[in-house]
Amino acid sequence: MTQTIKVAITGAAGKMGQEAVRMVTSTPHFQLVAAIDRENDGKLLSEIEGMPSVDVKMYNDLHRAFTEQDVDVLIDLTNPLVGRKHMEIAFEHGVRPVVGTTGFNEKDVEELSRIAEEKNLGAIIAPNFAIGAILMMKFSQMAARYLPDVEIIEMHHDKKMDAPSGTAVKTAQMISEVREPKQQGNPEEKEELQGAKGAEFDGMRIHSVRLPGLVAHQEVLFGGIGQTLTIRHDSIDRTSFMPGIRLAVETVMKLDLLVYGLENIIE
Ligand SMILES: NC(=O)C1=CN([C@@H]2O[C@H](COP(=O)(O)OP(=O)(O)OC[C@H]3O[C@@H](n4cnc5c(N)ncnc54)[C@H](OP(=O)(O)O)[C@@H]3O)[C@@H](O)[C@H]2O)C=CC1
Ligand SMILES: O=C(O)C1=N[C@H](C(=O)O)C[C@H](O)C1
Repeated sequence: MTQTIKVAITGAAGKMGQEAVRMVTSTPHFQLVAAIDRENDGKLLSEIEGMPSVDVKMYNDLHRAFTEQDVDVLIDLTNPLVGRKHMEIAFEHGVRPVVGTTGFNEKDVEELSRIAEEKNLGAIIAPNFAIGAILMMKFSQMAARYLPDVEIIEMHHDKKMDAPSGTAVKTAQMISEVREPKQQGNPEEKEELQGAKGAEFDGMRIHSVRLPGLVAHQEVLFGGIGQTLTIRHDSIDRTSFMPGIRLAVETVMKLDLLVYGLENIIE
């Protein structure tokens, strides 16, 4: 028989959080036991417009949620300022975090990995939970072995707090693992308007576009002699991220260390 996994969600009232609430409450072997957001402390989820009619208690304090409820996994979908704190609180309470929040730097990931190891607790941080985005990153890594001149263009809705996106950074990191070190473009080029060339990552460039109407999109452009290659992924709806989050919640229960990137659990 499949074990029921008890889940809490931070950022439950946000765009991703609401989608995650729907996913968790409609997954038979998951049980939503707490929803955390700053506004609705003490209410039930069923009292909030647009939320499923489940009697799950809402909290504005994660420590209190973990003290009152028995929680196996925390799904964090907040922002980089509080996401790390939420992970630390989860570790303190012996809860395994599954984190979609982006904006963590390499030092954050290293330090959080150390805590997970000390506590012997599984954790997953995935900058993108959509399978198509994982394939885009993997195909880009494959292409970069042969075409080392790369520009990444990520495009998101205009409410996004971090730039570049977590996906763009992860893509650049994965490409860097295989790409011959190279400073792209003309070494004598002058940037006449600051920022025109985008952000620099190991000699590659990342450009962030923010517009209403967009959800989450990325193109990875490769240039070679007499040819270009474009690899593109579009999330046109936030449901695209939910199968990946579901898989991460199931997988984190079997881990005793931190895994960074969904590609490392879908092999
Ligand atoms: N890994 C992936 O596949 C994906 C990751 N993301 C990432 O998920 C995160 C959330 O995105 P999105 O849902 O669009 O953002 P929203 O702004 O819609 O939601 C953010 C949530 O975080 C909560 N929050 C903000 N500050 C605090 C705080 N100080 N304490 C507690 N909660 C807080 C907000 O709560 P309140 O209502 O109280 O303000 C809100 O519910 C982002 O980092 C985004 O990049 C997004 C899509 C996919
Ligand atoms: O904020 C978003 O919306 C998204 N954030 C993630 C990121 O920064 O890469 C994942 C996806 O692109 C949507």
